[in-house]
Amino acid sequence: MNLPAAEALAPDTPALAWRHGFADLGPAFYTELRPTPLPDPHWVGQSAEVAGLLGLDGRWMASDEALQTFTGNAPLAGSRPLASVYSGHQFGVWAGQLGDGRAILLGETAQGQEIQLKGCGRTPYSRMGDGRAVLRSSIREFLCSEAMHALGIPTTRALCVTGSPAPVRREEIETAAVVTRVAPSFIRFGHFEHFAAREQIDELRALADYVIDRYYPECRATSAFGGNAYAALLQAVSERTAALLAQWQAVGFCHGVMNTDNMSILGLTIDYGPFQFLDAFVPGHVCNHSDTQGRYAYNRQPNVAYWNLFCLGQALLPLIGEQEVALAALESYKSVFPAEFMARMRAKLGLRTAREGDVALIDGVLLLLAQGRVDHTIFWRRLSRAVAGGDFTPVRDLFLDREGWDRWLLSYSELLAQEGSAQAADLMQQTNPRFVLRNHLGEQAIRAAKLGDFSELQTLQRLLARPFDEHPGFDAWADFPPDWASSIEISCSS
Ligand SMILES: Nc1ncnc2c1ncn2[C@@H]1O[C@H](COP(=O)(O)OP(=O)(O)OP(=O)(O)O)[C@@H](O)[C@H]1O
Ligand SMILES: [Mg+2]
Repeated sequence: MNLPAAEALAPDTPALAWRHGFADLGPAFYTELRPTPLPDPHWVGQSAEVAGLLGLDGRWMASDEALQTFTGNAPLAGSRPLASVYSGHQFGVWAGQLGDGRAILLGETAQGQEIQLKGCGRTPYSRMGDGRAVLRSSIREFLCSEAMHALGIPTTRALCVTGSPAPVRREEIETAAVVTRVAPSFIRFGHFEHFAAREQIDELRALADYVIDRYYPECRATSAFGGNAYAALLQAVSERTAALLAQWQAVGFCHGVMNTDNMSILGLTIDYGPFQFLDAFVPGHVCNHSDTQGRYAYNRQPNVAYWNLFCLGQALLPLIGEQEVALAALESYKSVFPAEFMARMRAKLGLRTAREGDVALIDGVLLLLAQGRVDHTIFWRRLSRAVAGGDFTPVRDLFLDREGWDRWLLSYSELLAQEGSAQAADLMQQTNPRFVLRNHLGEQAIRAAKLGDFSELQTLQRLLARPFDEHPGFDAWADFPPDWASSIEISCSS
């Protein structure tokens, strides 16, 4: 039998069609450079869905060429790698110039998706850093990006993670990894702050015009703010950010490092570092071990986002002109965030109709959860099941203040009767996830992956891709965190 030549079996190198919108802004915005290779790469994880989004063939994604490409060891044909410059406020303090210190943008596909490698070596913006990311943090970023997408929360996506035995020094010696991220744009508030701080007004305007024309074209046509497109941009970003924060708060997501350089101009969740999904509902919870002041505590996130938008407003001021106009553009955050938050919380309760007593009802249940340090995800899921089946005992069991719970349930039951429990339960099952990426679940996948076993990572990936499904047989992944979970320390070290 004649076997085909090996070349005939080799999958084709993808002929991605590129456009280079960001690169076309010109060299003031970035430095062109190549990723620094890593030795002996291996696959850690891949998202078939993101590969499909990019039009990358599954066979090619299994090839050594793809492995080398997404480790930064081989160029992707037609790409134009670059690291962008930005600045920002970190922990409330102006940090000056930052930039992609370990991320390199390969370019933008014709469908409008930028592809970026994170952890692929030093750039002119690395400062004291080594340009690398460790396996641990890369797995967390990969899993969480895709988990957030499946939850319906705007986010950067992740195509894959590759690992290498190359040592990387953090608190201890770890190994290197590269995450391939995908998003329509990786532009941050900090990009605008950079050019504003340097009084490079032409570049500031070019950047704002680019963002408006590409991502917010409706801002050109607006009659609001006397037709001021830059004010309209600020308002649109404020509203998207408000909607994003409402989703974070409703699902119990703590970002951990809400610096202005980690705020996406598209209102996406970006930079999965010391993030955490709440276990117990502790409003003041601080997930980042390095955040000693608690600046980015869970319950402070909505205010921090507004503070960050204020920084963006200040950066856009030379384009907007009048300070009052910039302040007016920021105003809608104050109404959009509560409205979006209420809408999300109503959906968590299965209520489709807004009513006057909603705020008291929602505040009431959140207070009970906080007083009892009740597990956030389990509470909402048990409540969904109770509404579907009529037995509220498993929910009641979560509380110490049973009388308080009974009182609250009484007023909630009246609304349920009005809306119809079956209909409410349907909405709740699609709103309250059974599976979120809790710290200890990520940790288990990381520990196994460090030993070369990626099965736990794949299991998690599968569960988190459909977080609202029951997944019979996987109860342990939806259970309370084990005692050791509280000893996991997640810091900025990544
Ligand atoms: N190991 C590193 N080497 C070089 N630069 C780094 C390193 N870690 C962080 N930086 C840079 O420090 C700044 C702040 O880091 P931060 O942790 O917010 O971002 P990040 O996790 O590297 O990346 P991103 O925001 O792109 O997800 C950024 O400019 C980042 O590129
Ligand atoms: Mg960052």
